[in-house]
Amino acid sequence: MAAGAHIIDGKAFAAGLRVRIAEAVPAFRAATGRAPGLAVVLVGDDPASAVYVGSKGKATVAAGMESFEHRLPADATQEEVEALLASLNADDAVDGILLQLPLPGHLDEQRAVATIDPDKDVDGLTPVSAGRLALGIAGMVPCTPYGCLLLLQDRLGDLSGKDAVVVGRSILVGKPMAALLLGANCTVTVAHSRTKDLPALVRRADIVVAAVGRPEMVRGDWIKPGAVVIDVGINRLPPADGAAKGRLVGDVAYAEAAAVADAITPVPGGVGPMTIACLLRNTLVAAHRRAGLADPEGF
Ligand SMILES: Nc1nc2c(c(=O)[nH]1)N[C@@H](CN(C=O)c1ccc(C(=O)N[C@@H](CCC(=O)O)C(=O)O)cc1)CN2
Repeated sequence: MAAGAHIIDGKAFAAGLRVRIAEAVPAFRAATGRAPGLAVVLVGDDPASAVYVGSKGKATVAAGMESFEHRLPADATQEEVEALLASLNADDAVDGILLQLPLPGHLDEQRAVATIDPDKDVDGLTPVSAGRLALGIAGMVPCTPYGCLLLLQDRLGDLSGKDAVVVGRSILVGKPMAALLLGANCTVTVAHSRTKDLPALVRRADIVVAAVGRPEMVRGDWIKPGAVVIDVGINRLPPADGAAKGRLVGDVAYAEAAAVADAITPVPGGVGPMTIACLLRNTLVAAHRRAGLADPEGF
């Protein structure tokens, strides 16, 4: 790796954000007599999802907020999932609702997510939240892309006029990331599996956000010298040499890209930890809005 490339420490940034969120909770408690509440719903027994849900619960409690965890079996029906979400919509102690994804294959994710009250949609995934983001109206912003934006602004300051390429067009990351970068006055291109000459396109970018879910797909010679590279991918490689687990890698060939980039997020320890910190941030914001208070400052 070239000396020069700055490694963006998402873990440290997220830890700092979580401290500031925890410091803001007592003022909310004093104003309302209660703590902000986050409900997380897990359907089925996907091991990675169970770990993420456990981490979210612990982080919520550590921030001084109320955590409500709901688990439904893998064979839960669409109606059961939607009935649980509707009951959380009606629960005044709940400011934020997150439905952990992916859902088991027989369930319709988009229909289930659309059941969530947009004012409690701390994952920013309902059609109303997506519409507000597209229109530039205050609302809830999906956690991972918001975390990427914070890391980019921390590194680059004003993003105005930067050429940004987002590789991937998922509802969870690619599409909202593009909307956020556009909102920050970048010139944004969204690339996907049908994009022609992807390496040439990425080579033009000042900012590259890789969110395709394909291990090390973005190569070092695709990166413009001095670009900032945000790697959203979290891919586990097959175990090597009798190891129990394979290595985690991103969607970017890290060592190659770090040799030319101005700055790059590592995997792990880059974007991943920002997801949970931004979920807490969104819960704090949702709680303030639901209580009729001004948005907390500095988030
Ligand atoms: N409803 C949602 N579902 C999912 C989301 C989401 O934002 N909303 N995102 C992902 C999973 N996710 C949170 O849910 C998540 C993924 C990764 C991390 C993280 O901190 N990763 C670490 C590495 C962890 C490891 O060692 O395996 C890192 O990158 O450093 C946090 C949260 C899908 N589902």
